[in-house]
Amino acid sequence: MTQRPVVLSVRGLSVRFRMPGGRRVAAVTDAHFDVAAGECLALIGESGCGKSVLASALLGLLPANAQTAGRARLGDLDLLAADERTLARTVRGRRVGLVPQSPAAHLTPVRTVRSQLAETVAALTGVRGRDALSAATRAAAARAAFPEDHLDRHPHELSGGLAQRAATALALVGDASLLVADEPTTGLDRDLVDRTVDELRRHVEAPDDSDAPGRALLMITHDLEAAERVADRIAVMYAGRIVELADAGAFFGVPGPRHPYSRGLLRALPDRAFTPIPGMPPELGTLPDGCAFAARCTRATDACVDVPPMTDTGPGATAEGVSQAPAPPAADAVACHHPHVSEDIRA
Ligand SMILES: Nc1ncnc2c1ncn2[C@@H]1O[C@H](COP(=O)(O)OP(=O)(O)OP(=O)(O)O)[C@@H](O)[C@H]1O
Ligand code: NI
Repeated sequence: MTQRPVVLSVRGLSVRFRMPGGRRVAAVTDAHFDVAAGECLALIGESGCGKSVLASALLGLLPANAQTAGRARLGDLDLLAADERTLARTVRGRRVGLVPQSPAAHLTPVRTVRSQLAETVAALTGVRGRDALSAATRAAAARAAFPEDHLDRHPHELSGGLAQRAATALALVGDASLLVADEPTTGLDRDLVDRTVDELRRHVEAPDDSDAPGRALLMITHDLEAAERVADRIAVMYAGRIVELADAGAFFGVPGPRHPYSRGLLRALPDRAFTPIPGMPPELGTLPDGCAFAARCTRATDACVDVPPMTDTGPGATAEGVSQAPAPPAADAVACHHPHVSEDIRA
């Protein structure tokens, strides 16, 4: 996995919102991760932990009161440093495709899905001529399982699930090297969830005839079943920080997650212990010092007054299961003073 060329490389990404009265919201703090060609990284975590803000930062779609730090390299381009003209002309849709979290809000209300899709196909592909464009538009809809007999509807005439599929179809048109899908399966029933995530997966696996290193998928989701189905790797976010990076097989199977929060997320699933994590995440405007999860964590000790560094848990780690994470970030890492180790598997 890690031998494949890196498509997206994020280092020290932080986002702060300046609020009235000088207050600051620490929406994303010091995120480090890579996504390789052919790979799907699923970003999971409770509502409000900063997932969508991270996605918006990558697309240059943050509001004016946001300040960013760090780097996010896509090939030769730093997405965080790019100016709006570059982002609008060469990045959004072409190099980075977005399936937005609120698709209805991103579709143009006064135009049919067919006309929006056709315009995008004409702008982003070489297809020309009425018949060819019409066929390519239908093919683009079919890729996201958007029904052909609904193409002439306006966004307000679509259910949430159909609007979602229209947005997915639009995001796939440009064959972008990075696809960012923010909750791409909200409002879909299980069968369509599977079809949608499989299509996103096919997109990153499809052969790429350009010189680019390949395609990668960053999928934000609440749906852990969908994450398990398509992700190669999992990133767990809590209170603005990525607290665990893990191979998806190890995360959902054996040895399971390392971070107590990640374990809590899995234990909350109906087909597992169905036991929610007690308490609530902290407000990102008033984060506690130290580990933000400590107040909810059964393993917390005095050590947790210090923010735990992201620490390598991969095959190269030491006998204790940990060693300081090198740069570039380890593929498997956890930010916890008391992570679960392999012996805790049945705990
Ligand atoms: N424009 C803004 N100004 C101030 N705070 C903001 C702004 N946009 C987002 N936030 C805050 O940033 C935090 C992270 O929000 P974000 O939308 O990224 O969460 P999320 O993990 O995507 O949640 P969900 O799963 O519900 O979509 C939230 O506390 C939110 O209130
Ligand atoms: Ni979100």
